[in-house]
Order: sequence, then structure tokens, then C-alpha cells
Amino acid sequence: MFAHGECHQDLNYLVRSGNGQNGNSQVCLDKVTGRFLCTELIHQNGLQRESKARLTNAAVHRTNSDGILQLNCSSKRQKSRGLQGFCRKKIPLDTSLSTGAVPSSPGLQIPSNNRSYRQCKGTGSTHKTQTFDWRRFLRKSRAPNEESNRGQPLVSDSLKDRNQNSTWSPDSLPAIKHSSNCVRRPSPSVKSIAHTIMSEEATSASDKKYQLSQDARTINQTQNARTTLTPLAAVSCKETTSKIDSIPLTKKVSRVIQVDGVSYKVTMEPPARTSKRQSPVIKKINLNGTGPLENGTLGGSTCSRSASGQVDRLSNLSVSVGNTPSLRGDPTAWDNERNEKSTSIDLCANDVVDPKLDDALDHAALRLRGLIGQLDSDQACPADVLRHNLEYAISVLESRHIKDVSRAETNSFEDEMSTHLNGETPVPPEIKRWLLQTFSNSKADVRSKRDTEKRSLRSVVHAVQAGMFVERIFRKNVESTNNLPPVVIEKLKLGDEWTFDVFDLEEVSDGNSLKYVYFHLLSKYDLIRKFKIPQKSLWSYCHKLQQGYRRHNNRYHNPIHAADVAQTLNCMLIQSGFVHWLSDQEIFSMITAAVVHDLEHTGTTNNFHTNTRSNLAQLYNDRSVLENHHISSAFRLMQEDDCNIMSGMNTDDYQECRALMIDMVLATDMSQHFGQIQKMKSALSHPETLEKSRAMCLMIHSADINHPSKPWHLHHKWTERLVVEFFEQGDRERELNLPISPLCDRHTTMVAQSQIGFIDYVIEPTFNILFDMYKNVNGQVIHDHILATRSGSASGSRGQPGSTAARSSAADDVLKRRFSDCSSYSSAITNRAEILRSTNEGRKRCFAYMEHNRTQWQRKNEIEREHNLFGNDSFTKAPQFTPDPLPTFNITPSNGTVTTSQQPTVTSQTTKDRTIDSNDVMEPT
Ligand SMILES: Nc1nc2c(ncn2[C@@H]2O[C@@H]3COP(=O)(O)O[C@H]3[C@H]2O)c(=O)[nH]1
Ligand SMILES: [Zn+2]
Repeated sequence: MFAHGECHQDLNYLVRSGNGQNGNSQVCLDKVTGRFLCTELIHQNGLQRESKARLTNAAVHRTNSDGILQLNCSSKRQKSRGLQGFCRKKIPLDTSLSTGAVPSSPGLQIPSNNRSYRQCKGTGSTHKTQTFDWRRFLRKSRAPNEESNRGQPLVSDSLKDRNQNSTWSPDSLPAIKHSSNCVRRPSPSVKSIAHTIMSEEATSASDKKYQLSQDARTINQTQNARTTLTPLAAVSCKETTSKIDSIPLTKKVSRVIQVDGVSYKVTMEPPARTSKRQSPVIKKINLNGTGPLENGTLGGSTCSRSASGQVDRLSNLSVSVGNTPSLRGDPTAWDNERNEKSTSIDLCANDVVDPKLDDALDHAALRLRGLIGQLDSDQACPADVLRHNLEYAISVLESRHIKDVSRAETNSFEDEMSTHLNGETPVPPEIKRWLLQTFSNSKADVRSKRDTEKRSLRSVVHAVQAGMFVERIFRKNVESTNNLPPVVIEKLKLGDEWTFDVFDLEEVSDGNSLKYVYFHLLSKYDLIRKFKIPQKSLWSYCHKLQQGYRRHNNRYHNPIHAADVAQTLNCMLIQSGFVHWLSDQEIFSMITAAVVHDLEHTGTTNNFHTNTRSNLAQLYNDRSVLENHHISSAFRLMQEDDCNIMSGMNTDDYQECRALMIDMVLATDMSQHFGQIQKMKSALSHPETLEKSRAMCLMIHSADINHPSKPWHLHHKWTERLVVEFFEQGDRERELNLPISPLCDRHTTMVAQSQIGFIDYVIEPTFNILFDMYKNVNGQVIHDHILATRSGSASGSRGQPGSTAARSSAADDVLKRRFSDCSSYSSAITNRAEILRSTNEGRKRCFAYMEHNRTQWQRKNEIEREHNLFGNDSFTKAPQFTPDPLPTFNITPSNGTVTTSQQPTVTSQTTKDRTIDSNDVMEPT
């Protein structure tokens, strides 16, 4: 029998009973065994005797404002004697005695250098005791998102009511004290859970439950045991099994404890296998569980519903592990299973899963687990194996990151754009609206790529093919029989120039600029011969194309625009050196896509089609309405008599070209603009992810909006034509009582200002990324050659096969050999240095024109403001405007440096010997 307040030597925690049902009784908790013991003086038949009951089912039931803990005790012996419930005591806490599971006990393993722990440790305690602010500790050690959940309702109404009804308050419990005299528990067990709840300053059931989970996790970690917590129906304690006290755990044991009337079944399982590994995965605990209670985890423990009818009450205590389905259930089991699996992986083996594949994440994780396993078991892990596996993990993570970024950033870029437009530079609302409406579309359908063949830019095969095809470029097209008009040929001599004037060609060719540009380009790249394009079909196709473009009499979207885009694309191919790395099919697809990309344009925008519910909008479900129509018309046209320019192609070529053309034309939908730019940006940060088709789409998109980067007279002409078309749409919208689209109201639109916005927010970023892409590809090309050389011709040919010098010298040989055969082709692009120079030059030139155009618009903007000019008046009624002289370029060939000046000396970027004579291109009869 224990004296009042006495600490029995076997009992490290003592809670004295108060006014128990049967008078004096004491409930003690044996710190070593974790058992509650109840000793009582029982009065029976006039006799008083001491009863020592092992309370196999004792748990904190309730506390009240008096600091009373109500224990629910029902020992087997008591049950057998019909005394169940007998020990439901109200026991005043004796504050002079230690009652709490204090964090400094060894089992809890809170490192003393844990910052949260240090901050929470009371400083005012005596040298023998220390107080610990658990709540603060928990708050600090919670993950941020868990912390943020704390603002959310945590406890269901019914639970809150219950808590409110009870008179419990945090102040009613004594501060947790740990007597350093007390024997330290060898390891925490379920009793620590009960103790923690008894002593913890938790104010809500959720806090307690959280604490519970913390302790359960601690047990998991320290004993490598699996501890599961199962909420049960309140007060139902019958499922208890005994013997939870054996430490270390050798078999599965469970016990029920209660928190605020909610019972939890605590099950502890011995470790699945002896390993020093701790669970590396600490799951997020969502204390805000608002959904229905499902099996999930509580920290490192499993919490499952076991009693129907408890759902509502328990639902707000539910804890889930986030939304990873595979992690649902018991995380420790998952962990063990994964560790087990990792042992079967040979860490030295090179047969890794391709980092870009989805399975790679899993594979990398297993490898990392394998490494940890080796470290845990003190097995020597060679540094190179460690490095090999870590590098692999890095590549997998980075691959995934790129994927995620490109997926996520499409939208975030639009947000960024929106923020940008709202930022320092004042962008007039209408221009902002137009930019956002026209160039972004979060709902846009992201067309899935034909992923069977990722069109990597580094296809050595293609590079070699390119070398051969360059050879063919200037081979005479003997199959052509008719000459083009000499004046047209003369104009087309400048067809590789950035400054090429397509309006001139239109004029000299009697309105056939599109036909001649297309024919010229197909002949130039020897595609007529290669794809057996019937001459007759080609001419009639061209003829019908031009007709299609003229169907709606558009001032801007007409065959001249198509010719301009095709010619500009040709410049880009040459300037970037891309022409060497694209296959015949790709070149054909690009040129043809450029030529057809606006076929049968209606002179109105996609938004107009959607708003007017046009037939095309119905046909294409409001998605890239015009672009779908353009490419569809192009292929339908080929079905007509004598128009099938692709009839000579084999099926594979046809399918490849068709798919590429569809991709490219759809990519000219301006609502894809921001997404496209952003994706390219991400791809460039990891060049190995850059797909050829993406590069091709960007090129055609850039060519489509090229004119602000061309000389002022061209850009100004295009702008004038465009606004006429815009204003005509605005007039129709006005007639139809529809809201007038941005930049389409001839009475309010300030053209100059809108063009400055277009250059700043659309053109400049697009051309920046375009030139970055060129640079990237140019660098990579050399890399490919070195790779090719390593595995091919270079090996052993000369010098030391493995030496860097030998490899790069051999690579140069390969380059030279490839291009020396086609000496008639421009010397400017026969090696990497020249390609870089040409690209650099192109960038400077584009940006110089862009800057010049911006300045002109700024000047015009002032005039517009001064004279209050809107819409077309900006062109027709503005006072005389003399533009500044065009920038000129002094090019330093060695490093590609281009400086701009106002001197009239323009160094032509035309490649000298790429001339066309009347034998090269022929006109049909
Ligand atoms: N505001 C503005 N829009 C342009 C300019 N140039 C081209 N665009 C738009 O960009 C679009 C590109 O695709 P389209 O050729 O179909 O139609 C074009 C126009 O809608 C320009 O100079 N200013
Ligand atoms: Zn266009």
C-alpha cells in the first residue's frame, strides 16, 4: 500500500486518487512496464483489504477544471469480479510528482541542438527540473503547411461543444515537470502516449491527437517499430489486448487509450527486419481533415476508422497523408517494403532507367534507399558508386523538374505577364487587354506531341543527311523546264536577305509573289526532285493557294503575307545554320507550312469567330479556329485535281510531313504564344530536352510576326495593312452590337502606342528566345560531331584515340569533309564559327531594326497625342513624318560583333555565291 504522495520504488509516476468511488485508491503508472496499477482499500463484508489491480485498460478519460484526471480502468480481475467500471476514478493530479512524458527522456530523441527544442525549453526551471513548452515546440517543428492549417477549424462542432461543456482549461493542468531524480524510461512506449496526453498543455483534441502522432512516430523511430493508432468508438475499451510493455518489442501488441472521450487503439509491431534505418519519410499531417475519414496515417502511425457512426465526430480529427495514393495506408510498411526492394538493386550496375521516363523517379529513389541501406549497415560504399548513384538521382530530378516547370509555367508565365503589364511601365488598358486576350489562352488545348519519336536536335543521322543534302541544294534542277520571269529571278537573288522587300516582288511578279517564293524555295532545297513533286500540280496548287488567300480580300492576311513568312523563314534557316540539321521532310514541311499558314484567312480574329458563333467556330469548337481552318484547307486543296503536290511522297514521308505541318500551323495561333515562349525557355535551360519540332514551331511563329524586326518601311507598311484589317473587324463588331475587340476601334485606338507595346511585350521576347535557341543548337552541333567522331571515323585514325585534341581535330575534319563537298554553298555557314557569326549578326540586326522601329513609333506617338489622332488617321492625317535613317551595320567577321551606326554603308548578309540564274528555276508553260 502506498502512502499518500509516496513514490513507490517501482513506480516512477504516481498519481494519487482522490474521492474515488470506494474511498482511498491510488493509481500508479509503472514507468518501466508502462502499466497502470490501481491500489485500493476495498471494504468488503466489513473487512478492509488492499486490492492491487493491474489496469490493463487504463487511459486518461477526461480532465476537468479541477485538474482531475478520470481514468477508465477495467482490469481482467475487476471484470471477473463484476467490478468493471469500478476504478473509474477522479484522481487529482499531484503536482509535486512527475507525471509527464518529458521530451528529454531518451526515447524521445529530441536532439539537444534542435533549435525548436532549445527555444521551447524553459529557462526558468531549477537545476533539477525543466519545463518544456510542447505546444510551442510542436508549433515550431511543424511543417509550414501544417502550421498554416492551424488557422482552419480543427475540431468538429460536436467536439467543440463537448470540450466547451467540460470545464477543462489549459490552466488547470500543471506545468510539465521532469524530475531528474526519476528513473529514465528505457524507451518510450504506449505509456508515453498516455503520459503525454495527461501532461500536455493541449487545448484541443486535435492538439492532443497531434501529440499522439508525434509520440507514435517517436516510437517508430526509436524502436523501428510500427505503431498504429486507430480511433475507436468512444469509451469502447474492450478490444484491448494486454502486454504492451515488453521492451524491446518482440511481437505485435495493442492497447486502447482515450483522448477526450475518443478511444484510440494503439498497436505496436516489432520491426520488420533489423535495420538501423529510420523512416525517412515524415508525412505531412493535415490537421484540417475536412473530408470523410479514411484510412490514413497519423504522423508515422496509421489511423483508421473502425467504428461506423463515428465518422462525423471523428472526421475533423482525420489525418491524411496528402494525395499520394501509393502512400496511403501504413507508411512504415511502405517504407519497409521499399527498403526490401532496394536491396535487389545492384548499385554498381549501369542499367538505369532513362531519367526522362516516369519510372525513373521510382528507380532513383530505390537506388538512394540502397545507398542509405549500405551506409546503415556499415558496408563500405565506394565513392564512385556513391557518385554514380547520386548523379543519376540528380539527372532524374532535373528531368522531372523540367517537365513540371514546362507544365506549370505556361500559366504562371501568363500571370507573370499580367503582373508585368500591371507593373512599372504603364501599359494602356486596351493594349493590355489585347495582349492578354490575343497572346495567351489558359484554356488552350495543349496538343500532345507525337511522342513516339522525340525529335531531338542532336540526331547525328540527320546531321549527316544534312551534309549530303546541302550538296544537292545547288544541283541544277534539270527537270524544270520553264524559266521564271527574269525580273522575278533578279528579285529572288536577294531571297536570303533579312531586308528582302516582298512588296517589290509582288509588284514585279504581277501579284504572284507567293507562287514564286514557294517555287523558288522548293527548287533551292532540291525538294521538287526529292519528293517527286509534279510540276503541274505544284503550279496549280500555288495558283489555288493564292486564290484562297484572296478569298476575303484582306489587306494583311493575303498571299503577300504568306510569301513574306516563307521568305523570312528561309532567312532564318540559313542564318541559324538550321538548314544543316533539318531533314528534307522537315525543310519541306516548314516551307509549305509557312506558305499555307493563313490560307483562307477571314480577316477576323479567332475571338471574332467565337463571339459570332461562326461556322468555323462551330466546326473547330472554338479552338484555334482559324489555324485549324488554314491547315485543313491546305490539305483539302491537295485533294483537288492536279493539286496534289505530295502525291509523289511515300506514305512515311507524307505522314511525317503532314503531322509536322499541322503542328507548325497550329503553333501560329497567337493564344499559344506565351506558352510556347515559356516552354522554349525551360527547354533551353536543359538543352537535351529541346525537341526539334518545338524549335521548328518557334521559327515559324517568329517568322509570322517578323515585320517589327525588319526595316521601318516594311514594318510600317505591314502595320498600316494590319490596322485596316483590325478596324474593319471593329466596324463589323459595332454593327453586330458586339463589344469591339481591343485595337479594333478606329475611333479610339492609338496605333503608335499599341505598336510599342507589341514590340516590347511580344516581339522582343520572342526574338530573344529565338536567337538563344540558335545559339544553343549551334553549340550542340559541335558536340554531336564530337560524339560521332568518338564512336566513328575518329577512333584510331590519327593521334591518340582517346585524347581530346585528337577528338576535336577529327571532329573538325568531319565538319570540313561534310561541307567541303559543297563549296558552292555559302562559305559563311560551313563551320560552327561561321554559323555563330551569322547568328550573332542576325541577332544584332533584328534588334537594331526593332529598336529603330520603336523609336519611330515613339516619335509618331507624340504626334498622335499632339494632334489627337486615332485609328487610321494616324496614317492619313498625321503631319509629314520623316523617319530617322535606318541603322547600318559594321560587321567584324572574326567574332561576329556587329555595331550599329547611322552611316549608309550596309554590309550585305547575302551569301555571295548563292545566285540564281535562269537555269536554276524554271517556270511552267
Ligand atoms: N498589334 C499587332 N499585332 C500584330 C502585328 N503583326 C502581327 N500581329 C498579329 O500577330 C498575328 C500573327 O498571326 P497572324 O498572321 O494570323 O495575325 C497576326 C496579327 O494578329 C503588329 O505589328 N501589331
Ligand atoms: Zn500569319
